[in-house]
Amino acid sequence: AASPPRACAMAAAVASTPLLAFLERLQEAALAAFGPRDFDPKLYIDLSLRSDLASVERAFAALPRSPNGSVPAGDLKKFVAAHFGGAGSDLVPARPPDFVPEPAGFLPRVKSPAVRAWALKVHALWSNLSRRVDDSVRERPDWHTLLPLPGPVVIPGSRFREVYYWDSYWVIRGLLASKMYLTAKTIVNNLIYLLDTYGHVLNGARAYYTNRSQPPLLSAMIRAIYEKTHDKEFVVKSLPALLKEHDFWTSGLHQITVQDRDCSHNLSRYYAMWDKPRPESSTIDKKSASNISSTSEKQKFYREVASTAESGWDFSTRWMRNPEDITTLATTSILPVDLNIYILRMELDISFFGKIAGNDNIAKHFLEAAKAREKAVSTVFWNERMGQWLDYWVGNSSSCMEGQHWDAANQNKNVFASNFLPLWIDVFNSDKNLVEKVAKSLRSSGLLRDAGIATSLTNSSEQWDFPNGWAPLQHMIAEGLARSGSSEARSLAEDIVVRWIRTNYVAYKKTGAMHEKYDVQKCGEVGGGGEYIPQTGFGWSNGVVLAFLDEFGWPEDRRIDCQ
Ligand SMILES: OC[C@H]1O[C@H](O[C@H]2O[C@H](CO)[C@@H](O)[C@H](O)[C@H]2O)[C@H](O)[C@@H](O)[C@@H]1O
Repeated sequence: AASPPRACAMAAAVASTPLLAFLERLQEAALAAFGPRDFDPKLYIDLSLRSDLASVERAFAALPRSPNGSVPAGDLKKFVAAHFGGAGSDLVPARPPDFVPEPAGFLPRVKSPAVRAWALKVHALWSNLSRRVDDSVRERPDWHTLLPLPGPVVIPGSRFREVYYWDSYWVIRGLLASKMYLTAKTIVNNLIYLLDTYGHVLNGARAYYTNRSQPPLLSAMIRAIYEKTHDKEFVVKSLPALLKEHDFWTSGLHQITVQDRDCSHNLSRYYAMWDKPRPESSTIDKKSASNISSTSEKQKFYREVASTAESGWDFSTRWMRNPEDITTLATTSILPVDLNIYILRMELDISFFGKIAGNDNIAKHFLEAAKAREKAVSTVFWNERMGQWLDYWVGNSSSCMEGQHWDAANQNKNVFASNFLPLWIDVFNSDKNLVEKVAKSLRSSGLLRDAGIATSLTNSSEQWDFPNGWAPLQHMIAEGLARSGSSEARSLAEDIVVRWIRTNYVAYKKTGAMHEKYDVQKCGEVGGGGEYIPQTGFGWSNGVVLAFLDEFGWPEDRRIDCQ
C-alpha cells in the first residue's frame, strides 16, 4: 500500500516541557487561591525559574493547603516571589539602534500639525516596545518559557511580552515608515531563526507556542523591506527559509485537495500539532471543555482551540458550527480564504525572489504554484452572487489529503472581513471590474461602520467578531483597494483610512494609549470581548497608523476629531 504523506505520518502533537507542565499546575493553584477576578493565566506561564525545577517543585509540595486542597493566597504570593522572576523580566528594554526622535523624511504627506505631532508620539512607541532577550535565557533555557531569539525584538505590548508572528508584519510596515530598516531586518532574522530551529515560524517566541504557527506573512515582510531598501543580499539569504515555510504550509495535515469536475485544487488549512489545553490559557480551556465527557472528544476540541489560535483569529464565530457554543469550534474543517491568500502571496514573493537570486527554476516553479492557487481560490472560494470570496467547509477533519468534491453549499455564506482579503494581492486587485464588484459588495455588506471595518456581523462577545475592528484587516483591505486602477475603489480605501486614523487618534487622546483593537461602531471607542482584558501598546495598531499616514498622508485642512 502507498505510504501516507510525510507529515501525516508524523505525530501530530509536539511534546510539552517539564517547566511548562509545572507552570500549568501553578496557574491552577493561582486561580484557586486568588479567584477568577482579573485573573490572567498567561501571567503564570511567563514566569522564569530562579533555581532548578526539582527544588521549586519540592517547595511547592511543602506549601500549606486549605481543606479544599488550595494553597492560601498569602502563601502562594510569597512562594511565587521567592522562586520566580516576574513575567517579562527576562526580556529587557533595549533602545533600537536606528531610532531617532524625528527621522529625516518622516511622513512627508502629513501636513496637519496635530496629526504630525501625534504620529511622532506613535513613532516614539517603538522605543517603549523594544526589548532584547536577557543573557540568563541563553545560559539556562530550561528555566524560561521565553525563547532565546538572537536579535532585539519589538513586542505588541502589555500581556503580549514576546514576539508574535503575524503582528510582526504590521510592526515592520510601521518601522519602514519610521525609517528603521535595521530593526525591521532584525525582526525577520529572528523569525527565520525560529523557522530554522522548529521547522515553522512559531505563533510567538515562547516554549508554549512551538505547537503551531500563525498567518504566514514572512515573505510579505521580506518583500516590504526589499521595496524600501533594495537589499538583494538580504532577500537571497532569506530564500531557503521561505522554501521551508512553503513546505510546512502546503504538505501533510495543512493541505487538502478539493476536486472540481476533472480538476484537483490544493488548498491549505490551519492545523495545530496539539491536542491539550493551551498552556497559556489552560484554566480557560479546561473550563470550556468541562462538559465534554469523552477523552477523545476533549482532545479534538483542544486541537480546534489551538488551530484557531494558529489562525490569528482567536476566537470568532467564523470557526464555530454553532455561534453560541465554543465547543463547536471546527477550524480544521475549514479552508480559509485569508490563509490561502497569504500562501498565494508567499508563492508570488518566492518567485520574485528567485528571479533576484538568479534562480530561474525557483522563479518558474513558484509562479506555476501561484497560478494553480489563484485558480483554486477563484474556483473554491469565489461567490459571484455575493461578490466575495467565502471560506469553504470540508468534511472529516482528522484524515489527511482526502479528495473533497466541491459543492457550492459548502461555502460559508456569513460575512467576515476575511471575505475581502484577496483584494490585498495584485493578482486580484489588478482586475478593475472585479475590484469594483467587490468594493460595491463591501459597501453594502454591513461591515463598514463609522470607525472602520467590522470583523464580522455577529456580536458574539468573542474578540474576532462584531463590533471589533482590527488594524491588520483595515490595512490589507484598504491597501488592496488603493492599489487597484479604480478611482471608486481608491476613494473607498481613503474613506476606510480616514475613519481608522480618526478613531485611533481620538482614542489615544482620551486614554493616552494605542489599543490592540477598536469598536468600529463609534469613533474613539476601544474594542473588547474575548478571554483577556483589552490590551494597549500596541505593535500592529501603531504600525498601521504609520503605514497609512505614510501612504495616504493627512491634509492640513482635514479634521482629525470625530465629527
Ligand atoms: O493568549 C491568548 C491568545 O493570545 C494571542 O492571540 C491574540 O494576540 C496576538 C498578539 O497580538 C495576535 O497575534 C492574535 O491574533 C490575537 O488573537 C496568541 O496569538 C494566541 O495564540 C493565544 O492563544
